[in-house]
Amino acid sequence: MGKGKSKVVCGYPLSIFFIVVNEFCERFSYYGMRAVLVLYFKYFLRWDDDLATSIYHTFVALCYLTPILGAIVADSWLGKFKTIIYLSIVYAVGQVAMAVSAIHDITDSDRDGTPDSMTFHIVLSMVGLFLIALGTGGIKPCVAAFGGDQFGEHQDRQRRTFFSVFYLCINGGSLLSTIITPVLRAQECGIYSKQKCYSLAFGVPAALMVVALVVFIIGSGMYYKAEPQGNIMLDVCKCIGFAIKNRYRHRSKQYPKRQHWMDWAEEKYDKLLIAQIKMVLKVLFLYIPLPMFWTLFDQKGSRWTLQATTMDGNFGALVIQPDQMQTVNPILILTLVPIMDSLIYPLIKKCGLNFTPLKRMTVGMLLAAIAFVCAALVQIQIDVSTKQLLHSSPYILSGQGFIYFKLTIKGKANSDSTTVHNTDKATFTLRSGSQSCEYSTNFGFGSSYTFFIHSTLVFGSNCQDSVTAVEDIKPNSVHMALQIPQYFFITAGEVMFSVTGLEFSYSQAPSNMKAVLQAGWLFTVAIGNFIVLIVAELAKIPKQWAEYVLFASLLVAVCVIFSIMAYFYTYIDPTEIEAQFKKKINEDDEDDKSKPGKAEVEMVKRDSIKCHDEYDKATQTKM
Ligand SMILES: CC(C)C[C@H](NC(=O)CN)C(=O)O
Repeated sequence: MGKGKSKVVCGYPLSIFFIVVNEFCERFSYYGMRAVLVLYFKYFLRWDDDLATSIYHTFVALCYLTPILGAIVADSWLGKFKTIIYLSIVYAVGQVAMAVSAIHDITDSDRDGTPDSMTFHIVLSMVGLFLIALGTGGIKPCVAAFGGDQFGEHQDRQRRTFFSVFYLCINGGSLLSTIITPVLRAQECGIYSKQKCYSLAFGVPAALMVVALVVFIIGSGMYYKAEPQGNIMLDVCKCIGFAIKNRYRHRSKQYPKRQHWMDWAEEKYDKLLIAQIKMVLKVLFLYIPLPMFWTLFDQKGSRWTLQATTMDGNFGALVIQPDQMQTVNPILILTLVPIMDSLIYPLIKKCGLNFTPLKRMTVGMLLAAIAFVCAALVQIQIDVSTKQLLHSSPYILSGQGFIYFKLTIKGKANSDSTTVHNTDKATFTLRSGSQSCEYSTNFGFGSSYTFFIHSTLVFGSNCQDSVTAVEDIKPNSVHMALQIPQYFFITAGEVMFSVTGLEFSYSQAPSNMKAVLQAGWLFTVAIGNFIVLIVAELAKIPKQWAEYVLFASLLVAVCVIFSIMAYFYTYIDPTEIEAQFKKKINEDDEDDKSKPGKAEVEMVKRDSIKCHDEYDKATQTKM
């Protein structure tokens, strides 16, 4: 049985249907908007690459810092349900602000197609992004934990499946939106003049966020809504502070040692709270090495995409753009999660191996390191095969009766006048006054040519013989398909690390701190992103393949540390521990009533021994 008033369908509370649909729409909204954001900065707000990149990363980092805020509000004040509703409204307003900020006609009073007051668009979009970061980050730890709350104590298996399905929905939403919003952006729209339609590319995610909110509200009557339990974060901080102070005060040898430094808070704080803090601290300690995984993982969107720009994206009928390679990740997630859940994990279990969550996460880290070794191998191949500048054509041929122009064939989404975006035959028209002629040639992906037009050119229908094409940079010969192995390994790593970590964070958290631990988990993503910025700034390794190897080595080192920490971790059942504590506290209350006047110091000592026994009993299983 689930915990809410929800019907049970195939062993699952019906209420979780609304939660997973909500997550699907929300992730569609988030990833759809994010997919076109850098291009919006660059081509609509007219920012340079550096500014666009920094603001983009600051926004992403903010999205993973705000979960802490959302978790505090949910756990200590509003509860998860209300927090999700209120912050979803903030989120939807932010998305609408983004869509409005991208309507060029609003300030285009001279109707020339460009906004007249860029300040208006910049301010509105920054406000929009701030609200989105607050909304998406704020609800993130609440939605997963709220979903987990819907399951009863004996529904561990169903809850695990829920977290897998939840992850599938994240990636289903992300896959669809990263395909759709770039297409919407490429459309032309406008009232007075037609421009690239960023407003539509932001408008559809805004609409999906409204749908997410409506779906969540429809399920309202079915949810189990755990009550918030006071300002838990403040209590936690005060309790830890008191334990440290009390320990310091009693540092002399005449005072007997206590089993755990948190036990020094026993004089003032509830034993249940102390036990809960111990549980959280144990998990948070284990989180310390985790950001390194995200450091590698999030380079899909940066380094790997840049690597793809130097590769051949011609898949026959389909020419793949470098940024489109990122869709391989959600595609593989949608394939791998069911395979892992229904085939690989049961098979490992059948072989008698206990593949615990922490072991899965360790393997996930190793797979991510392997992905970076693959990326390094691909990079070496690219370096060997390409980009020898054959010669500098203008230098060699200048002053010999030619005029020339240079042409670069890129794999990018936007063009200047001398950039061609595919590998098809291109035709140029050469004009002089009313005379013209045509020249056609084939191009390779990523190549660069200089065209020399003979001064003896005679205009006619064809000027093929009067133009000489010189290849300055060879076409990219290493195919983008070679990136698939690295995507495969990083995604397999993600399934083992991230899907497992999400469930682990929920299952090991005390009932009143579930959202806090989800936020702690997401905080590791934010730190991972900061590490990318720091390493990229500091290391400045000239060879890209060497940087990949450095990151792989760092992750392997961190992975060894993590596996040692994980070996000493004992799994707990927070519900059982809490129940035992509550029972014991009730018994003690009864005891106190019947034996008044008992020395308080003795009581504290005895209670402490009992509590330790119960805590120890409940923490048996190792890594
Ligand atoms: C980084 C997030 C914790 C995980 C997740 N992303 C993906 O699943 C991408 N494959 C998300 O919640 O967006």
